[in-house]
Amino acid sequence: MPLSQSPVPENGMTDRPALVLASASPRRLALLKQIGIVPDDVIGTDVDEEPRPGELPRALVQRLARAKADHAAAQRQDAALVIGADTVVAVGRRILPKAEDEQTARACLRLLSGRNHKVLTAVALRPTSAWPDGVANERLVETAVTFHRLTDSQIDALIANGDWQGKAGGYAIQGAAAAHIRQIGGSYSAVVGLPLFETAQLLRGQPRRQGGWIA
Ligand SMILES: Cc1cn([C@H]2C[C@H](O)[C@@H](COP(=O)(O)OP(=O)(O)OP(=O)(O)O)O2)c(=O)[nH]c1=O
Repeated sequence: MPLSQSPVPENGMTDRPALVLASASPRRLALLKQIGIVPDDVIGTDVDEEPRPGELPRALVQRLARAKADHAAAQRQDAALVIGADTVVAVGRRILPKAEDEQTARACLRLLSGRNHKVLTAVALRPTSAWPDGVANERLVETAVTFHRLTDSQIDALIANGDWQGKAGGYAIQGAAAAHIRQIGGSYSAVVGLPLFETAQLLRGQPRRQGGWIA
């Protein structure tokens, strides 16, 4: 057997729990792939993302990341580790919506123009009940983003290209909006939807079987 190959038990299964991404976001899947992680399964969740009355951005994003992970974990009977994440854009205590129409996206861009804002991304790991050794853990990553002042025609162009669709705060840093972002302080991957360093740290903190998910 080559040295690099892990021994496979007689039943042909490795004893590494399944890794499940609780997200319908193609970006989170692509981000995991960027660091060499391909989940065994992807489960989209239908969690109500509406903030509760008076709920602050940090509390909301953590609650939603946990809810997505818990929701997917409840659907698995096998030993698995579930990753849930959520991203929220906030100006002070104000939580911006996830843009689902042009009007909302335009209002977000007007508000963000010439200002600093925060992008909060929470990632929550939840083992299923069939994997009692797994560790439930989570991280919250805060990134400061500064837009320069946007002209009306710049806003029009950002609306026309459609990058805003389904994005927190109505923009995508990985899209044309990057031409208007003066500075970020924090984690670029967290703004796109999953903080890769912190996610890798959480995976490294799991009990290691068959070498774990990441070096
Ligand atoms: C600010 C910003 C957000 N986003 C994305 C990240 C998230 O996918 C999305 C915010 O919505 P989320 O509710 O966090 O995620 P989602 O609806 O895309 O997927 P799921 O709930 O199934 O996991 O906005 C970008 O892609 N680029 C950006 O610059």
